[in-house]
Amino acid sequence: MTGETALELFLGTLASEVKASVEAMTRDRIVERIWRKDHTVWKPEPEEITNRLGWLHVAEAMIPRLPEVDSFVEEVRSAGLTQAVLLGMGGSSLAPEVLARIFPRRPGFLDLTVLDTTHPDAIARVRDRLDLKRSLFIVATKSGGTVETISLFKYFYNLMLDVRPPHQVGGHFCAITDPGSGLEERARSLAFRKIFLNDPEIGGRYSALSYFGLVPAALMGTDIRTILERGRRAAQACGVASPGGAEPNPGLLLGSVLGTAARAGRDKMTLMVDPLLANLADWVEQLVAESTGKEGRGILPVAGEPLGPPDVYGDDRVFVWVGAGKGGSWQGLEALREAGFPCVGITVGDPHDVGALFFVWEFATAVAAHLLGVNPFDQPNVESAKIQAKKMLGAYRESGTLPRLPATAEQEGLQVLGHSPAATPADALRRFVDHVSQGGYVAIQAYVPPDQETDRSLGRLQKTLRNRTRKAVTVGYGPRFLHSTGQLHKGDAGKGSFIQISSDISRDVPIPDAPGEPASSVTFGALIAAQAHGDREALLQAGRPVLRLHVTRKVAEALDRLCEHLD
Ligand SMILES: O=P(O)(O)OC[C@H]1O[C@H](O)[C@H](O)[C@@H](O)[C@@H]1O
Repeated sequence: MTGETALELFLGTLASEVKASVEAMTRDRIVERIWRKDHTVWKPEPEEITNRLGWLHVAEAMIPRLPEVDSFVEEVRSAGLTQAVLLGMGGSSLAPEVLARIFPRRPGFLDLTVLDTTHPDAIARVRDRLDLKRSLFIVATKSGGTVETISLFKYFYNLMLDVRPPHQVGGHFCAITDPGSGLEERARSLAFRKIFLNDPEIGGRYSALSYFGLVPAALMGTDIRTILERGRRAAQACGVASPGGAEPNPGLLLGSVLGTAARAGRDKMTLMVDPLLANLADWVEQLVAESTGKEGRGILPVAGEPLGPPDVYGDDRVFVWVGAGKGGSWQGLEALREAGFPCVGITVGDPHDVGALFFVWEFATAVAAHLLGVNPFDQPNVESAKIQAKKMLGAYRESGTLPRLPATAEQEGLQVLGHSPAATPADALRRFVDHVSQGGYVAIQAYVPPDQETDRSLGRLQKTLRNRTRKAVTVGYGPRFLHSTGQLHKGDAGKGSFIQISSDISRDVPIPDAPGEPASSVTFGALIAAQAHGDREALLQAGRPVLRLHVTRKVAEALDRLCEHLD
């Protein structure tokens, strides 16, 4: 079973509504119209729709380009480069990260690190691990102007100047970007080893099967031909107009369930992914949240929440399990099914079918967006946080300071910043989450260095809050989530309550004003602080409640202590 995506549906009370949605879409020839690139499937105007549908044919279109990717990989290997660092955010980094975690590096190929944070401690950690003379930096940005990506590029470019003469530095860089972007121009003038120009009609979160996903994977020796082929077959399956029968259309069915469930108030898509498919949930989260979370609507993907008994869930949930291979796919979900929760199981043959899953989820998201009446290809609310952060950085450049909220309660390395009547952080958190109303959710936004220990402690906090509130609780690292769930946080119906967690910086890192120039007027520490403040402002302006916590010691330890107080 390769390239085939099998769906099992247990819809409970949603069954008749899903059936009605599918019938309406069959009558309105939605599948055919998506393939014809008919923008009226989503909106009366074509802007940011007709020029965003290149992903429909990308699996096919990339096949003749694979020799170009192969020869680049060979060239890099012969140059003796052994480590690759991908600098990118959101749609430009999540698919490579999923592929890097699913497929181990093949001997003789490059070791890939994905850097999608501005936390100075995390950047310093990656820098300390690198043998710069053997490193390749992949600057991946569709727009060519994303502040995190460009700042990281400038930083590593200048580091390379310490170990290589200027005319050799470009040989340690490659770019993946749209034709005509600022990055293309810069990459040419700095003589990058290679510039991959992507199809500009593919948006970031739909770019997994384009150069953005494939080039970094190929550098690790991953079999990208098989992945693409599985994607191509999934695209064929999603071309079938009728949803049922001998050849069901998996994208149409999945999208029908998600869109219909959200319309019926079950807008928390709780996602469980087979460990064989690693962190695929992070990619799905960006795709679904950024595509549907706008105009007061949206589907909240809930990833990483440990499965609990039925009584910890409200009636706003739908569950999706994604598995590879046989066995175990419904473990733990039976109780939920019996309790009447709608559940969808998606099974593929083996991990290379991640290529098929990329396509099926993209198609399903486009279908769900049709049912919700939103444009799945724009991100109208992402800009608000960027504007606020820019404003703060502008002020910082002039005054040398950023706004800092006063600490109003403190215990065991954790502070509450800003007004709060609570005596301790645990108390403040309890008061905050106990106010979340029916149908609401809690989003933990952690502007801290990502690592396994912190993942574990954030997961513990997520579970503790979910069990206490019976509400959906999500976790995202900042600023990465700003390019993912950040759209939905500000664009949905205002259902979220936000817990921002920042941490002290042990060693700050300068951002050069320009590549090759020693001058630096801003550090990564100032950037991440401005991003957190900026998003807080944007959330408050959109009427969302925000609680701000700050860790002054080891993040995992402080969060563990907090959980003990909450238990
Ligand atoms: O690839 P880039 O242009 O750098 O964009 C990176 C990301 O940033 C933006 O904020 C968008 O919200 C994302 O959809 C996008 O994937």
